[in-house]
Amino acid sequence: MTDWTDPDTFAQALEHVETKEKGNCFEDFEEGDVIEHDPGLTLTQFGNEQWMGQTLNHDPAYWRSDAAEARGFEEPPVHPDYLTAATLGITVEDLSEKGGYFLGRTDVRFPGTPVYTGTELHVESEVVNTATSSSRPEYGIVSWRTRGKDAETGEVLCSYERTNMIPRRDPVATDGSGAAAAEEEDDKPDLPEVFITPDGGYFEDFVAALEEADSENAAVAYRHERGRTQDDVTVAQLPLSTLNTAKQHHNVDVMSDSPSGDIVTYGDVTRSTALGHARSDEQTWREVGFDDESFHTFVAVGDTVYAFTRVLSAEDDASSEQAGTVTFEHIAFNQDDEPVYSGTRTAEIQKRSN
Ligand SMILES: CC(C)(COP(=O)(O)OP(=O)(O)OC[C@H]1O[C@@H](n2cnc3c(N)ncnc32)[C@H](O)[C@@H]1OP(=O)(O)O)[C@@H](O)C(=O)NCCC(=O)NCCSC(=O)C[C@](C)(O)C(=O)O
Repeated sequence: MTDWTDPDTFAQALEHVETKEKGNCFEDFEEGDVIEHDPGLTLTQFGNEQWMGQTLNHDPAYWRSDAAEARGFEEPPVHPDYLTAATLGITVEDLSEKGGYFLGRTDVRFPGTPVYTGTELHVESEVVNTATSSSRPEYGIVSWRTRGKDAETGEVLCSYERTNMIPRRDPVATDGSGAAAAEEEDDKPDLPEVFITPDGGYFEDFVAALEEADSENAAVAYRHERGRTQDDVTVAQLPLSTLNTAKQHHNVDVMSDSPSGDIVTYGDVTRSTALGHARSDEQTWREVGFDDESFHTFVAVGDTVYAFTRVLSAEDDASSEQAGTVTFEHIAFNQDDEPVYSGTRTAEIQKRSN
């Protein structure tokens, strides 16, 4: 009788059987397709606190009831970064489990916030664009508009547009124009002479720093001291806790043969960690939204995520008189000073007068 567990026999069996595949290839997506994602998630206090704790998002309003009340919340709410990561995590099985790199995201908004723990999330996505990659024949580029809804009321809690590289079933010929165009780019740096750091983290501090920068060849730009070295918890555990099944984060065997050679940090962990560093140096009131987010290179176990902030504008038009609106560009970078993430963020920042 054949012993299927004999190593030689088993190796032959593995060679002959088909693999029941997971996920979709580029060819499976057509513009206009709407995908209802089957996985759902209850946004629990444990999930929320685990995400915030590990990414250094320690704003007391998300941890303590008295601090939450002082900020106009009924109780400590679900953090917008966890809500965003959970909304995206649920979509991975259908959209990007095949192994595409998360390139970027824009128009991240929270129409239904604040959201409280116990809310069940139901997520759907629409294919908004499919494109050939001119530099990588084995991939296409797909963008989806995703909406995370309260499963009970249907209210949209988080929405965004995300873009990934997605493996093709059949590679196509490319003209290489992307790489050629990149080489032609004039990349001479054009940095200002003076870099100004706000005196504090209140709205008035950002206004004052921008006024100072306006009078000379200067920018309001500074780095944050904290760093967070990536470990098994941030790389594998946090994405799995959002039901993100991308092999990039938990299958060392497959990833050893990929460009990174190793499992990599979920893009939402990288950006949330950098944002946590930035928020620790400001008095956040509410998160408004995120745009033009890009992931420039991989972050892996052992890499350390730091943050750099540029203040772009400050307007006295927030939803509450106790705050003003500030727009930032945040850049996450690693121990070799390489940018790994960048994006703009609009947030309401508390006024000192309160
Ligand atoms: C992917 C790598 C290797 C390509 O690096 P490269 O130097 O070869 O390429 P590039 O020139 O920067 O870009 C390649 C192509 O992508 C396009 N592109 C680039 N950015 C955008 C964007 N925002 N929107 C639209 N298109 C974009 C770009 O225009 C270009 O098009 P082309 O082939 O036609 O010339 C490199 O950029 C890299 O390593 N990036 C980091 C990726 C990463 O680590 N992402 C986060 C972790 S993966 C993840 O979280 C997974 C997730 C969430 O679980 C899940 O989706 O399932």
